[in-house]
Amino acid sequence: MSGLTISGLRAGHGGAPVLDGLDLTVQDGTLACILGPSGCGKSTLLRVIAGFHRSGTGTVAVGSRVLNDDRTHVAAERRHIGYVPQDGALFPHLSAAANIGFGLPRADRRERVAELLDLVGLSGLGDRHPHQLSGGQQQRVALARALAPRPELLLLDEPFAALDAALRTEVRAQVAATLRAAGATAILVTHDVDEALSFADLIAVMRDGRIVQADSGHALYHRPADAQIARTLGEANLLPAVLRDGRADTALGAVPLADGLPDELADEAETPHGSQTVMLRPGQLRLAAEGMDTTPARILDSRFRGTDWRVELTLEDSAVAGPPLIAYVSTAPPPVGQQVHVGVQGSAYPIGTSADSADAIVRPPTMAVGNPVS
Ligand SMILES: Nc1ncnc2c1ncn2[C@@H]1O[C@H](COP(=O)(O)OP(=O)(O)OP(=O)(O)O)[C@@H](O)[C@H]1O
Repeated sequence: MSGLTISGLRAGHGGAPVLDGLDLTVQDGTLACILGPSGCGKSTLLRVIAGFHRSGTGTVAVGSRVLNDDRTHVAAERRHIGYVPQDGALFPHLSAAANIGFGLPRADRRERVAELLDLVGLSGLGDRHPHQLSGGQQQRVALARALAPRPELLLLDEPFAALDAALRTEVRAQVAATLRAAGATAILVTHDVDEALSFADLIAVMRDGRIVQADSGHALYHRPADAQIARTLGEANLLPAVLRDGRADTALGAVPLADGLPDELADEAETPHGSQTVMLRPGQLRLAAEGMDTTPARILDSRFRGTDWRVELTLEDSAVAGPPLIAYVSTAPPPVGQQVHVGVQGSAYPIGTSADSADAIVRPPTMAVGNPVS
């Protein structure tokens, strides 16, 4: 398999632009995921890569082979790219083995089909027709069929969407394991964050026809480039802060800044700088005994979620306005309405100016922004 390089890609439907100067690099052997809301252009991107849809401008290359640029458009059937659509699209009148072997050279067909049935965990079921297989088994046949001609790159367009929740988790894990065993370079399209986090080494977040951040799930979760990406990956407390001397002064007190900030933010950490927004994930807030590093708050709501409680809090300081803070805590919180003290664990990550995140907790201008609350 080979890596994928896309630069400056523009494409649309009729006159309407969908991809707007999109850049993306996926290294050889990487399981990548395109994560974005419905209608943002994920399928259009896959279809351009596969060669089913013509791009306006830009370059698509797999390894050193250019598939699209100003002068080139390699036909879909000559791209050596596998494509697994949402519904699997198996031939209903052919057995699983015949589906997998379809189009393979006769000489090594039998051997290759047996190898792939084994790879996707369906040895012994090759004679069954699609209607005799479960939804998850059908998806694995579709995956085997796409892998059979040894494509350089595999594209998966929401292939688990039709499966129920439990089966989706199981099939997704099996497919990821299969792709890793095959050393595949693959791109999965989804709007499901859990799916992206559990499947991919690289998650590319798509918005307005571009990739706005591409990184590991861990990096995206803890170091999102902006407030929207922060919320895409999960709930986030976004607080105005003054950054100085390696800390963020917030309504919850002084919180150490995360290591490895981008240069522009690292510089600001050395000098007082207003109007920044920092992110604290709900798991970083704890309900503590009153103390030096805690802030009084009141419980607005709490829900047991199986492994933890999700607690909504409002700060007791009436000069601090904004949406509730959210904490995930592992022990039963006090009842709604009771005063508690909130402490912060770990570090704060700056994600831009307050203007980027309108619903952050806002300190009215009369308050001294930046004084640690303790
Ligand atoms: N054949 C088409 N003709 C015209 N417009 C189209 C066509 N296919 C898609 N579009 C439009 O292009 C935009 C991007 O669609 P696309 O299917 O790529 O999005 P998506 O992110 O894959 O969505 P979803 O997650 O719902 O599948 C949408 O506004 C859609 O309405």
